[in-house]
Amino acid sequence: MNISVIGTGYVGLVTGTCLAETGNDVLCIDINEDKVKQMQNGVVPIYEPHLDVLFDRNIKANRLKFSTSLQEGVNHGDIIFLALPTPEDEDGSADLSYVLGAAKDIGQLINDYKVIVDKSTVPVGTANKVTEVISKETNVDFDVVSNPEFLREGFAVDDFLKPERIVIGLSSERATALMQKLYKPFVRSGNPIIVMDEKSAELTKYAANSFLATKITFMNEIANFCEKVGADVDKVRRGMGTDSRIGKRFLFPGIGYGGSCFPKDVKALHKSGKDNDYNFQILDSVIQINNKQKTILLPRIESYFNGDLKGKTFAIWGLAFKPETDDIREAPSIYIMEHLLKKGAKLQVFDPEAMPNIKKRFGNTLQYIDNMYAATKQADALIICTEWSIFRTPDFNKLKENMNKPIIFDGRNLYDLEDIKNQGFYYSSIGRKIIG
Ligand SMILES: NC(=O)C1=CN([C@@H]2O[C@H](COP(=O)(O)OP(=O)(O)OC[C@H]3O[C@@H](n4cnc5c(N)ncnc54)[C@H](O)[C@@H]3O)[C@@H](O)[C@H]2O)C=CC1
Ligand SMILES: O=C(O)[C@H]1O[C@H](OP(=O)(O)OP(=O)(O)OC[C@H]2O[C@@H](n3ccc(=O)[nH]c3=O)[C@H](O)[C@@H]2O)[C@H](O)[C@@H](O)[C@@H]1O
Repeated sequence: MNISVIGTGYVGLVTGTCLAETGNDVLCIDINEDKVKQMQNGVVPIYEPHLDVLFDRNIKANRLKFSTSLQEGVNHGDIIFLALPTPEDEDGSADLSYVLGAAKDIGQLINDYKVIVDKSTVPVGTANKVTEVISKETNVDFDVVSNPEFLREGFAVDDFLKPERIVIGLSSERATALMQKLYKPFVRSGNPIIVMDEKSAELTKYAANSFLATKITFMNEIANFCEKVGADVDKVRRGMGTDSRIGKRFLFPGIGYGGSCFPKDVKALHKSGKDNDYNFQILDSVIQINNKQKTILLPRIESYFNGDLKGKTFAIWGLAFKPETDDIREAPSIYIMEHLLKKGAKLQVFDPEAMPNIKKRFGNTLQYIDNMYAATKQADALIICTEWSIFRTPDFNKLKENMNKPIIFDGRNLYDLEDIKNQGFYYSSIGRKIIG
């Protein structure tokens, strides 16, 4: 099939590449000329594991192409995916200007039947809005489909190729047949394509993300309570997670959820509630607790250094909002670093992939070090913000040699308490007793 994807970010580029991988002829459109040039030159503009292999293969097979021209995109695709940003607006709602703007432009450009697919995360009722906007511009027949995406950054290719489910919201038989045909290769394992109405599909996405954010937040509260009563959250987590009704995943406490989606999606669902005369009390709490959790290490660090951080040197390991991505949107590291800089601290930072993005935001206020050990030289403490695998089994002797004092504030509970005690570190983590 001929497919167009409008917007080539984490979702659009993965969608386009994976759809090319199953034999479709895909044209990806982006407004960003530099990005399109990069892709036309065979360069993947984001860090996403395993994407490069598929990207190369499908470009070489002539199944994956790039352009800045929306007209070309509209001419090319029988199905046109909108994988555009839906960032948080000032009032917490999802900003639909990208999606509705593209819909209007598409309405002016179509001249035969198209299926327009909302892949972006959009509030209930958006498929109707997209339909209205396009209808104002054209008399040509078209259908709008809501097809939310559930991929995770860092695992995006695998999640797209082997989805646990595909959700499709639509009301047209013609579009249903096309969407079923497109996704058939991805559900060979027996995982379902769940077909429903547009509004239910739109809400499914927000419900899933908000539920996961709530699950994490609940564990963060349990962790905070563990510290008050001397329990160990790792043990509690294992004890709870083995109940299959609860499940082992997404129970890891830490310095809050970040990323381009959970924070904005929880707020957008909360705002949708308000707009529809419904008060999502649980989401109100989740938002507030998570805001606090992002900076939960700061009072501990300040108190350890008697409130005086001026001139202190901190090594920061992990800047991305989670491992295996270069994405720093709403990363807890940002909040921690901004505060420490304000207090006059010097920061030596390291991340395997996210340093260029952090540099765009922080400029020369940070010392960017391209080696995790070098970042700890003469540091008064090490602060861990992201659980990259390479941080899990460091050479503790090297750390002790490098650092002024062996002190670790760990926002991701990477180390075993007994091990770290034997190594002679002062160690403060989340929901466990302080060592040292
Ligand atoms: N990042 C993720 O893991 C996931 C994101 N989503 C949702 O998917 C949507 C897209 O998210 P991301 O891919 O992360 O966004 P992104 O910010 O990484 O990429 C968006 C792309 O759209 C391009 N763009 C903006 N305006 C355009 C226009 N008028 N025409 C053509 N291109 C345009 C930008 O240049 C950029 O390349 C959002 O609604 C997000 O909530 C859903 C599931 C997972
Ligand atoms: O809509 C989206 O954009 C995507 O949002 C999340 O994916 P992602 O943001 O890539 O990353 P996650 O692995 O879900 O992690 C999100 C945040 O929660 C935190 N987290 C996750 C799990 C956990 O147990 N504890 C925890 O603190 C992570 O550190 C990270 O900051 C969802 O998992 C995807 O299904 C969804 O498609």
